[in-house]
Amino acid sequence: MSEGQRKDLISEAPLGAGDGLWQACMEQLAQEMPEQQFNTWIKPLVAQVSDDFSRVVLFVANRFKLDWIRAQYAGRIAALLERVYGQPVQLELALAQRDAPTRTIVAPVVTELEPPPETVEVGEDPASGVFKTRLNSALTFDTLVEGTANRMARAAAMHVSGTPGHLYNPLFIYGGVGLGKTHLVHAVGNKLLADRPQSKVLYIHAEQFVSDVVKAYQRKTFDQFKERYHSLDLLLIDDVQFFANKDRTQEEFFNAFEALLAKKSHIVMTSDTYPKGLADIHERLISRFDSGLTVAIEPPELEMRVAILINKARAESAEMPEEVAFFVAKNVRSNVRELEGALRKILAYSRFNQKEISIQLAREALRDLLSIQNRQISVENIQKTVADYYKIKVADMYSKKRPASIARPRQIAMYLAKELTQKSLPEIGELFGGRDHTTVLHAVRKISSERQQLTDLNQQLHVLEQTLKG
Ligand SMILES: Nc1ncnc2c1ncn2[C@@H]1O[C@H](COP(=O)(O)OP(=O)(O)OP(=O)(O)O)[C@@H](O)[C@H]1O
Repeated sequence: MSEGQRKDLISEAPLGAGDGLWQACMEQLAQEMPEQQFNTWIKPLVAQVSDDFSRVVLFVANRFKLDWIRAQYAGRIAALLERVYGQPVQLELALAQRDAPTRTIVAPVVTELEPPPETVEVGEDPASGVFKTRLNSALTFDTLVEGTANRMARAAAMHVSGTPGHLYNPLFIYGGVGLGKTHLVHAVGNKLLADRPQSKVLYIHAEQFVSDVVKAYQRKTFDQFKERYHSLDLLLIDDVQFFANKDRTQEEFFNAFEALLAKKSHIVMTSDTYPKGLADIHERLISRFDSGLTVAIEPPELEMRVAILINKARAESAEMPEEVAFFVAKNVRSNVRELEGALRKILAYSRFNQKEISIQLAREALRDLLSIQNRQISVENIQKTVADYYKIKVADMYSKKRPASIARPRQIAMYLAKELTQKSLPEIGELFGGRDHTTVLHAVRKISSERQQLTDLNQQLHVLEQTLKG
């Protein structure tokens, strides 16, 4: 935020202006964090900002969440508040109780990352004995806009949710990032549960499955593990490309797969590529993945992007005029997640400045994004800038050398190439000395996840991004 905007915030909107400060932070965090993390941890926070903006209290639903947010996000939020406001801001976390909230002063310490308890237990909730589905009830067929890009996948998913265990088993959905695969599998689970509440449905990310296998192995609890997974009516498993090179996991998944199919339970899987394109996964699994129905989700076409924007704005109780939606949809083409990011920026900008949504406002709100497109940052430019910054040779960007002092800047350059250009993963791989797209994908995921945890890296990436954007 510019100095001018900060002053506007303070002078023009004394009542509730603190909302603007928090809103601006949220918007920034939404851009920087994986969406699921943002939705789980940041979005539900309620902020109370003191009149002079020197203190911000964030109210958190329970003690567990409070501890987790303090450990993982508080330092980052405090730094961001300070950056947005331009002066130090004291951040406090408090339990959201109606009477006398328990307040704790936040020490901005980032501790070693361990999975929050919420994502550790699978299946049964030990406290209540209730079966946990891990479904996000907001991700339904109703909220999933249909278009040419997802018509077939959506129809197949609908069919499965209506009559599971019959046709299209397993259903294998693949496509690029942010195209709605996760949304679609949750929709299948939610619909089945709405129709047949007794069904045992589980949504799980492949990485979580891996960690469940590891835990069962360490604790010698394979019987329980099997009992849980093999008793499901519907298993929804996201991003199975993460099984690559995990032999033990692949074996256990194979067993679960066979057991579930034998009892006519349904399996729906997602991946970033079609089964035969999966690297380092056993052939017998790949052939099984492909034995039901395999469908792709493509990037959304213009009309679909427009519809998504209008729908999502409405869900946020905002009206986005069609001409504005067209303007945004024409400029943000890659995937739905980016479309959502653009929408969030526009809504925040409109609320923050108390202005109606118009093309002019969208242009201002998306200034950075549009200027990136106009300036057409090239992969070559990224490679040169990153090589200069880390003091390595540009040629090392294409070389096969592997020492960390070279491999890491190369991964950072790949990440920036994905973030700042419209190039596809294979195209980027080609420009980095003919590397495979999975190598690029690995680099992008690695850097993007480490960026959430390592302040230094985040800082370096900011500098590089600013340099490249000019
Ligand atoms: N057709 C659609 N209609 C409405 N919202 C959509 C649609 N497609 C995707 N979205 C939304 O876009 C966001 C990204 O989608 P989702 O997380 O399902 O993508 P994904 O394909 O699983 O991506 P990744 O591989 O990165 O996990 C979600 O908020 C989702 O609700």
